[in-house]
Amino acid sequence: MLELIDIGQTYGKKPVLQGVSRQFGQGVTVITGPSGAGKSTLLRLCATVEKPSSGQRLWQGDPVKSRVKRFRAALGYAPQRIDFPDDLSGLDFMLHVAALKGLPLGAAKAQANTLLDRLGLARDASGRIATYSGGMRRRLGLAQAFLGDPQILILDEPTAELDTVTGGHVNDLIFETAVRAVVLMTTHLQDSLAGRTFDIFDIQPIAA
Ligand SMILES: Nc1ncnc2c1ncn2[C@@H]1O[C@H](COP(=O)(O)OP(=O)(O)OP(=O)(O)O)[C@@H](O)[C@H]1O
Repeated sequence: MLELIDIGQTYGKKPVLQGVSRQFGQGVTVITGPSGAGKSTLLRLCATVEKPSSGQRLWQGDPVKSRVKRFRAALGYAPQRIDFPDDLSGLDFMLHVAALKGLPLGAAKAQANTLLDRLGLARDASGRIATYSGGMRRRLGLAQAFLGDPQILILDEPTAELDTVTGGHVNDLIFETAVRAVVLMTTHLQDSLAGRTFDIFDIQPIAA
């Protein structure tokens, strides 16, 4: 379980999040709220990419900051945009991320190939990322998040810019993973989740 206690985030003098408290258990929670409410900010704080200005993040009851290495080993995170090393192939990029996560090479190769296949990148796995389309880059950015069977998966707009069929495959993978993981995600395409079971955590902009 991931727990946020009275989380606040301020950029300069601008408060973006204030008093956010919530427990996230196994399964999918979709973070909703109007543009600018702080959804991506909340995901970055949960993914330990940023530190909150105030409040606490707990993972399995322990402060995340005291066990950050352990937390990150259990984490898969796909932000909206990744600056890829364009000279690597998609497969080499996956293996690089897998190595950072501490996966043995054999398991890394097997998982990377399975994920690339499921996200429709198998044929292009050995092609340079420089040659990938925008949609292929998005799918690669998502694929890396699933490496290492994450216990916590954080996805910012995972199906944005994908066609309906590919978006459906991505949602299948997300909900399969959510059977054994805490999944937090944003999406402007909530209709595409019709028929699936998930929680909603709605956040609203702080009144000026
Ligand atoms: N690093 C930063 N420095 C300064 N302001 C920031 C920073 N990151 C986000 N903000 C501001 O925080 C607010 C919340 O941004 P955020 O991207 O989290 O919103 P969001 O709910 O995800 O929006 P959207 O639905 O449009 O993606 C915005 O006003 C944004 O300009």
